[in-house]
Amino acid sequence: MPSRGRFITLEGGEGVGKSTNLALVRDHLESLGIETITTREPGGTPRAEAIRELLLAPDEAETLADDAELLLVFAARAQHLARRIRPALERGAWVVCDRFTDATYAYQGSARRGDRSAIAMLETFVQQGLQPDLTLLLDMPVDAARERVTARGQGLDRFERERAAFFEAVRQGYLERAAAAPARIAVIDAARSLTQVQADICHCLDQRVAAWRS
Ligand SMILES: Nc1ncnc2c1ncn2[C@@H]1O[C@H](COP(=O)(O)OP(=O)(O)O)[C@@H](O)[C@H]1O
Ligand SMILES: Cc1cn([C@H]2C[C@H](O)[C@@H](COP(=O)(O)OP(=O)(O)O)O2)c(=O)[nH]c1=O
Repeated sequence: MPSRGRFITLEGGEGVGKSTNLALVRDHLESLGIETITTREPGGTPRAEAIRELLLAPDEAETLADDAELLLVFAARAQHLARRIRPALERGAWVVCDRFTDATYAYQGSARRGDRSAIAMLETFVQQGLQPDLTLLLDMPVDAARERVTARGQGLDRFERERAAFFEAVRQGYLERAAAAPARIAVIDAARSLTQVQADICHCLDQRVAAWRS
């Protein structure tokens, strides 16, 4: 029976560099001899990706109710945990996920002003105690991250169409999560060059891997 794999998440607002650094984290872990898979939320399995489409489609004829948004996020997560994340962890692989439940607290909690006790209840029900072992929170000022999203040049999804105050609330929500869980959440200054950001991420990973192996 292999020992359970580790669960690492990448968090932060739009444009901070999560997708860019996901492959780096995987490659770095693989270079240490660790079998690693990458995935993302909302999504990560075909059915969970279908729920992602519902969440990201811009509001046109019908706006998405906040409670429905929260439940869809957790429905996608339940499927992702059952069919992809838990099976990988159980066979001993490490899982690196672009966003997880800290995003729900930041977006549906802080930015949408949702009921935190409802989020906590769903978290307990869906995760059954499973939490990330390490979260890399990529943090940078909202305006600069927004410029990166614009430069990326894709169409804007339902969240990316929100106003600056929404993204500011997301950022503060994440920083509050980090302050409350400093042992799990490492805050990385994502405003710097990619080389500097990646050096920090690798350093952080090396420290954690050494601690987990000792
Ligand atoms: N440290 C960095 N400095 C400058 N540009 C960056 C940096 N990190 C990522 N980018 C660029 O910013 C854009 C957004 O990055 P991305 O990884 O898609 O962010 P996210 O997944 O967090 O939304 C991409 O075009 C990416 O190439
Ligand atoms: C995981 C998760 C994502 N989201 C939102 C945040 C993102 O705007 C959106 C899609 O995530 P993502 O594709 O990671 O956005 P980006 O690459 O632009 O940073 O889903 C939530 O609102 N709650 C959640 O729990």
